[in-house]
Amino acid sequence: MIQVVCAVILRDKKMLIAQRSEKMKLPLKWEFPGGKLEEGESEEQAIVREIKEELNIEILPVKKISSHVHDYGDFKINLIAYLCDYVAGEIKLLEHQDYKFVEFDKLLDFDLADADIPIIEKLKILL
Ligand SMILES: Nc1nc2c([nH]c(=O)n2[C@H]2C[C@H](O)[C@@H](COP(=O)(O)OP(=O)(O)OP(=O)(O)O)O2)c(=O)[nH]1
Repeated sequence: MIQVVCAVILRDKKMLIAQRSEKMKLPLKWEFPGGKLEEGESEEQAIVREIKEELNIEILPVKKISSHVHDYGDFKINLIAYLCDYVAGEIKLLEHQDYKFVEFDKLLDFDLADADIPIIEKLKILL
């Protein structure tokens, strides 16, 4: 099972979602950006590293939202989500093909990765 951390990055009450490129797994799906946890890293360290690598920005993890297993059939992930503040930097798309800041009520209008749906359920309670 792959351990994946992802960030729900808040700015002006909107949340950042990013669209996976055609070359990535789950092509063109929207997601909360992040990636695989590496050995020896804390979840917070991994999320800060991944967001710098993928979007060129600094974030601050504020609160763990959820952790749950999702089975895509050919692979299985444990998706760990953190609510994060946007700290600094200008967004550059280094891996994804697009991004948007979206109000909570609009998140489900996007074709999100299946594993991300439970995160939105949890967010509803937190926000
Ligand atoms: N980052 C991220 N991955 C997600 C989400 N939902 C979801 O199902 N996934 C899946 C897609 C990928 O199969 C896996 C994460 O892999 P990744 O490709 O983003 O991670 P990575 O950058 O560390 O991977 P790699 O290309 O270096 O191998 O988890 C999500 O919200 N964020």
